[in-house]
Amino acid sequence: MIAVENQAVVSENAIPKEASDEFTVPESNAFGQSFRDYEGSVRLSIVENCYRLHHINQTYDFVKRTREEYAKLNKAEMSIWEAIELLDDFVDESDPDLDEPQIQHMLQTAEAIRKDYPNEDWLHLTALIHDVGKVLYFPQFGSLPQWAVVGDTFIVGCAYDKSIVYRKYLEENPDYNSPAYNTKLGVYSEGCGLENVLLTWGHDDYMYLVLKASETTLPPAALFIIRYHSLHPMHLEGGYQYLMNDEDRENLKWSKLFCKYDLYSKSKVHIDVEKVKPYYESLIKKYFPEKIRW
Ligand SMILES: O[C@H]1[C@H](O)[C@@H](O)[C@H](O)[C@@H](O)[C@H]1O
Ligand SMILES: [Fe+2]
Ligand SMILES: [Fe+2]
Repeated sequence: MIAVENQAVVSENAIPKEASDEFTVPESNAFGQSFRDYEGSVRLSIVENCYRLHHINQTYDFVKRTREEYAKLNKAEMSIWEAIELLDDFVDESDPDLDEPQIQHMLQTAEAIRKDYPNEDWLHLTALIHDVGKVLYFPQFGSLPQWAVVGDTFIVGCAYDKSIVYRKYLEENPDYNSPAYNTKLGVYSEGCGLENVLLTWGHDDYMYLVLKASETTLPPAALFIIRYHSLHPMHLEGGYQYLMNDEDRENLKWSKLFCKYDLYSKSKVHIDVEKVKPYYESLIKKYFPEKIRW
């Protein structure tokens, strides 16, 4: 067991096998289409435009500067639930599978994982908060454009993974032709650990920074899930192995497990927020101080 003082205890090797009614991936998404079909989605033009801007603008330099700015955590002081409620008003332009407010997506993910892993309450809370970083879009948090908030992530500062969606638009990113950034290892060294790489800037890494400074008692696996949950070249295609260390390989089991619920629980059927709120508020109370810095 990994036991850090005051920290939730997570079984070391074992992903708990308590799932009695294990979530099966539905055949089609909220629009009756295949999941993650970036060529055929009914949302194609919105999604493609979002990724075009994302890929052109997410340079190593942009990521570094923006991350440094947000690491100051001087935008707001509020509770987790207050931030979640803001997302009642946010639809993600990068998502080919859903056009519902993000509060619904977060609750759908949390309820699906809770059903299969009823005793891992830290996993329920991780699912609930995994996309809260999308508050970056709101004025109080700097009004970032959607291309700097949402979308699958990839690692910057080294060669672009071959499985990145809409990869052709990366040819217009200035880093594409930079010899410092376009080799296999780029600015990194073999096995340096994912903690030491820069990802495209967005809701994942922002929430990770917020969590790290928050004095949360969530386990390290929760922080790993949050930071890498959109790194699908790693989850779905086995990419970036050469940058991982042993700890990353351990944690990857958790983020792969999480990924299934995140990607495939999307539905038009809404969850009654008021009904589930008391449960999630009790988890927030257990794992977080009342107000945290954003
Ligand atoms: O469109 C989605 C969305 O922006 C998610 O929040 C992100 O985690 C996914 O990876 C991405 O595919
Ligand atoms: Fe996300
Ligand atoms: Fe999500």
